[in-house]
Amino acid sequence: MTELNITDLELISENKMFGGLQRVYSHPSRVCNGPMRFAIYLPPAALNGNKVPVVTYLSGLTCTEDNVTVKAGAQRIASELGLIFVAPDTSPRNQNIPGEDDSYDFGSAAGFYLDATEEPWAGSYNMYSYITRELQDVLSANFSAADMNRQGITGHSMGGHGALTIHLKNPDLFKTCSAFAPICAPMSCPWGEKAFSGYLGSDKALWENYDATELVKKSPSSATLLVDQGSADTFLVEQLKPELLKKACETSGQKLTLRMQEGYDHSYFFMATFIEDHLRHHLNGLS
Ligand SMILES: N[C@@H](CCC(=O)N[C@@H](CS)C(=O)NCC(=O)O)C(=O)O
Repeated sequence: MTELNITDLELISENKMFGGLQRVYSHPSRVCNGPMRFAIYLPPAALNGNKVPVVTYLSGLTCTEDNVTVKAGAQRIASELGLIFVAPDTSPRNQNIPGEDDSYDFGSAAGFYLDATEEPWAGSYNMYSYITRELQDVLSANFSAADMNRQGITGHSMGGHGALTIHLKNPDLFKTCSAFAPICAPMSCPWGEKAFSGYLGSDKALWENYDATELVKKSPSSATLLVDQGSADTFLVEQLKPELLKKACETSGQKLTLRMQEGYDHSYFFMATFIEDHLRHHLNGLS
């Protein structure tokens, strides 16, 4: 039997864009039990022999690596600033788990950036380990231009929750953090309650380990978190709850720039509007 090599990449697509290259790859994943895809934009600086910072963008419910790649317009800014922009898929796929494709907010495309402890999810729904370990190995083995000591993390909605929690638990790996309309307190909203009880079971101590508001209270980072939230986002009140994150940051001394953006909704028109600010925030923190 041939050994599974997680760093073996298959190129799915390549397109020149703003002088750089937009690529999509697939590779075998051990922690997600099957092939995983990610998109990566290599700016001109990365193609000219320089080492450049890396920003990873975690997408939200229903997304693949494709949504942000085609809708947010990140590449124009990443090209100008000299940033590698990585966009992984949002969950394992095709695990043959009963019900995995039945709802938009659990299972496929809803991995919630945690390591599941409950069966039948535990063998594959390990997006936390995927982002913090396997994808790291894949990037450092294949992209010599990626400066793995200068990495930031951002994301949207479920991916904003992923970015905040992964940064707070790994501040030396992902030194900068921002989020668009993040699920700020998943223990206290329907999306989070459904995902955490399904993937983690009933032990709320385990849940706290993946809740940005709880993590900020216990272990604030020295970075300034940049969070943008649209005031016309239909998920704001029931699911996102930035006021809980804000209060926890005030209590613990976590630096937070929370910007309520008047009239913006939950869609990629919102990310496209503010992605430049976020990428500049990361570059500033990583320079
Ligand atoms: N389908 C869900 C909402 C899903 C949703 O808004 N997904 C966001 C992330 S949480 C997204 O980015 N969708 C993909 C897109 O807009 O390209 C609903 O209608 O309630």
